[in-house]
Amino acid sequence: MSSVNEGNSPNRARGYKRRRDSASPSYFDQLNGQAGPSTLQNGNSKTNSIKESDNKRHDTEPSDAWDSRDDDDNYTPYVPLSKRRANLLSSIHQKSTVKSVKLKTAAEEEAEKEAQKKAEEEAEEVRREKARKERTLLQEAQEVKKRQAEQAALKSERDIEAEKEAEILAQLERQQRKLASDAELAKGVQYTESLQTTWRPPHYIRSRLEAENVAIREQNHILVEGDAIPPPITHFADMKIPAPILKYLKIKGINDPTPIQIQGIPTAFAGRDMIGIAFTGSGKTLAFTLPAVMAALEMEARLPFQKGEGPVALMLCPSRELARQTYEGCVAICDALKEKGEYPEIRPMLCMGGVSLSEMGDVLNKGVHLAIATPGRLMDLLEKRKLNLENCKYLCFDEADRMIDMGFEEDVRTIMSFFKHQRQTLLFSATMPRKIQDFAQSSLIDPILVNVGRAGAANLDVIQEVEYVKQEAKMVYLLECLQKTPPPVIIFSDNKNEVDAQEERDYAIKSFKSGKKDVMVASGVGSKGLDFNEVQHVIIYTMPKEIEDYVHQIGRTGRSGKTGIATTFVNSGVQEQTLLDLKYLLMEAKQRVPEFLNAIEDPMAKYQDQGGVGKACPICGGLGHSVTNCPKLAETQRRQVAGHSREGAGGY
Ligand SMILES: Nc1ncnc2c1ncn2[C@@H]1O[C@H](COP(=O)(O)OP(=O)(O)OP(=O)(O)O)[C@@H](O)[C@H]1O
Repeated sequence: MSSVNEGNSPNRARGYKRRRDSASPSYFDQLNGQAGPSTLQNGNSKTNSIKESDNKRHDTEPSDAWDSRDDDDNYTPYVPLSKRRANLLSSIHQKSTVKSVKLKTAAEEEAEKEAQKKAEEEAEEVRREKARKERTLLQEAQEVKKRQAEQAALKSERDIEAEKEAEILAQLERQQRKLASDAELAKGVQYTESLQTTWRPPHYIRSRLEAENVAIREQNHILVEGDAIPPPITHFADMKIPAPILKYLKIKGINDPTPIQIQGIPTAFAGRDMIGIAFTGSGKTLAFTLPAVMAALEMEARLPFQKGEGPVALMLCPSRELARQTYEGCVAICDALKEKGEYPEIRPMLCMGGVSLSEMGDVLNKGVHLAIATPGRLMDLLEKRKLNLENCKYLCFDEADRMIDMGFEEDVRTIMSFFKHQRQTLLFSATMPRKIQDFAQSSLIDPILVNVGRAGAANLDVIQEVEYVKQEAKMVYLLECLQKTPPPVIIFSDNKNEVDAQEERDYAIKSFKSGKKDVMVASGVGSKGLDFNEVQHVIIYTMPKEIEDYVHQIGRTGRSGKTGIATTFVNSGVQEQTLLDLKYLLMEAKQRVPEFLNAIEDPMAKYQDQGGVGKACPICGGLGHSVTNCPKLAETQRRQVAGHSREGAGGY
């Protein structure tokens, strides 16, 4: 191409013609012939035609007439001498090369072919390697993309789940109103400070450094939340409890306070609102009955109670059996107190269905200090003005989650409306889920949360054994199971035909408590909070749907620091959801997880490392599901729809 341009330059063209005139024709013709194909890229034919016209022009026209005939057809490009020489040399060299190639031996040719083949193969390999690398990179990129897409999907799935949970919780929040009387709510009465009491910890405990208090709590696995938390006290003698009560505790084998008592009793003595959570059989009852007795004692010492007055303290229980048991505990303490006549008489009263007014009459005539009640009967007495809460300043909910659970709230609020003054409110349970804690906290005044172990966790003193037993084999296996330990044994079954009728319950419980009977068959409903003497073995014949119920049922053994066994029968009739809750509960308590439970896959496990599951359900405390598929919530809603919200609460 460059030589065509050179040829288009008039001066060069002119110079070329002049040189041609003077140069040897044979030599230049030769040069020109070589230069054509290598410089004009239009091909040989064009090169040839240029050569022909060039010759013609050279013969017929004067050298100075070139300008007027400078058309493309006749134009011959100029090739510089140096190039023409080089072209000539190259041509000569090519010819000699051809000669030498011809001289090569067949062997050499073979070797050359071989080398060429090898080179081609190597090139092919390089090409393949490159392709492989490119493919791998491509695949990698695709995998990364896929992973990202999966994560994004997972995230959005989790977000959707979280949104659903938030919506359900918000809805529940809207349904719940504060634990305050309607009058207080209507007047907007809000107490801002805790009740003041005269109780103070001994000086040497008050002068402890806060770091020492923290260390004591840590040693006893006590978690606390709240402001100005009273110090933990590790000896009953340091709690300023009257000597007759200390003596009584010793006789009962109660020498040192349990963790919930170490922190709970000083908190209650100090007049603070409180939520107490500790595992089954850990002594929660004493943590709230002792302060109730002390509050009554203080009031009575100031001004003795008369007919129609009282109670100072009200303890609400979700079942008759539990109310009776709590009442008996209070009676024992009060009896111990009055024994030597050093302290005034403190009178407890049991208010529940099945106890007649005439039975209560004696206490009512003298003035009541402590009322231990089920909500239904208490409302009845309050409405009939047989009892009033004008002087009541201590309110405790035992198994509080059950009491505040949806459906029971209205009764509680009705009872609250009979209070005339601020009171100290305490809530206790082994299984109080987060939702109830939050609700309660919002209703209490500057509350303190005392937590020993996770709410809803099983008592670690219970050895939990879970067996797969087909429905038809249950009875035979039950008889075998009864041989596992000496009595007493409790068998839990939810089937109403398998347990004693309601009217026989009192008798059954009394006979079992007194040791007259070795085995008691109970429904899950009445189990909460009941304290029987050293039950060796709990057999759960029918696995309850709600894991909270399971925790309470196995909790009838392994109490007060003793070890017990719980054997649970499960089979394909048990919902997978419940089995998952059970699996996680066993894992948490470091119990053996049977293979069939291990094999159950958790659809929520993918969220586990992201904090989705592993957290307890805020409605029931179960570890194997979220709010969106909480069996307790489903059951509560079913009951609400059916209008049977009170069903199953033995106390109503
Ligand atoms: N400090 C103590 N030392 C030894 N035994 C105790 C102590 N306090 C209470 N107990 C006994 O422990 C048993 C269980 O106590 P309690 O019934 O109060 O447990 P709980 O925590 O209320 O259990 P649940 O959650 O099942 O209702 C009772 O027999 C009680 O007398």
